[in-house]
Amino acid sequence: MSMRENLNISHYLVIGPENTLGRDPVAIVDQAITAGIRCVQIRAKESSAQEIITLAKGMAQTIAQRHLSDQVCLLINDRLDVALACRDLGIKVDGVHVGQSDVPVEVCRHYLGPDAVIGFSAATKEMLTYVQNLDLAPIDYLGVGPLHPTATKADAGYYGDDDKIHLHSLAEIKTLAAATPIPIVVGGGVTVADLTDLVATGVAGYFVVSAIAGAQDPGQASHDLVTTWQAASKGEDSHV
Ligand SMILES: Cc1ncc(COP(=O)(O)OP(=O)(O)O)c(N)n1
Ligand SMILES: Cc1ncsc1CCOP(=O)(O)O
Ligand SMILES: [Mg+2]
Repeated sequence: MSMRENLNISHYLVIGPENTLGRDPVAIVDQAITAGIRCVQIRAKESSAQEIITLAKGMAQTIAQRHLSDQVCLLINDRLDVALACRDLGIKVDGVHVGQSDVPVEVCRHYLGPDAVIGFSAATKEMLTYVQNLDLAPIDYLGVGPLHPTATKADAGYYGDDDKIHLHSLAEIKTLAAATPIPIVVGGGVTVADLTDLVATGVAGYFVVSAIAGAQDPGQASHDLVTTWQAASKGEDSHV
């Protein structure tokens, strides 16, 4: 079964060297996947293509050493070229996450092929209208945020039409999840304290940078996120 068919985005870590307080991102990924994180996106905005390839190689090796290559999805943020280079070099990268101003999703699908995982996020206040008019065929999941203001992505929620940061409310996320046929992950300042509310919106998962990469103990932080989400999901099922 391909990673696309087996995709689990419930527990999703976004990580780059700028987020780890000087620690090795590969070591943090190792702790996170051991604790149950099942999707990892390399978002290294200050790194060269070569540096991203080296990170991907280290993370793919760690995932393989843990015998999780069929279960943990490894994605590259923004850089279709780097994802393709990784594949050419024999590094198991499963796909890309792109935004509205990045390489179009149809182009990513064309070059990466039918088995690749492609995530998309849109920078808009009107997510529902945007998604209702979007061709979802090339996309496997939607990244939605920010839920809270976040220093990790200073422009998240800033759309330039006024001076405000626009957050996505839980009510809006719930409406979006009900109206969207593909899974949604929510991020932006997300911590363990948000997970019960997020499960109740019906989204497929959460994504975090700081809550794991900036934690004193990334393994413990990952464990707390994973178990809290799982417990809340069980509670939600028993209400049905
Ligand atoms: C899972 C996930 N969701 C949203 C984003 C944001 O992507 P984008 O809008 O392209 O912004 P940058 O991350 O490139 O700054 C994401 N990376 N991951
Ligand atoms: C990549 C991204 N897209 C929307 S918010 C965000 C960053 C989330 O980082 P953090 O979990 O540290 O707030
Ligand atoms: Mg982007």
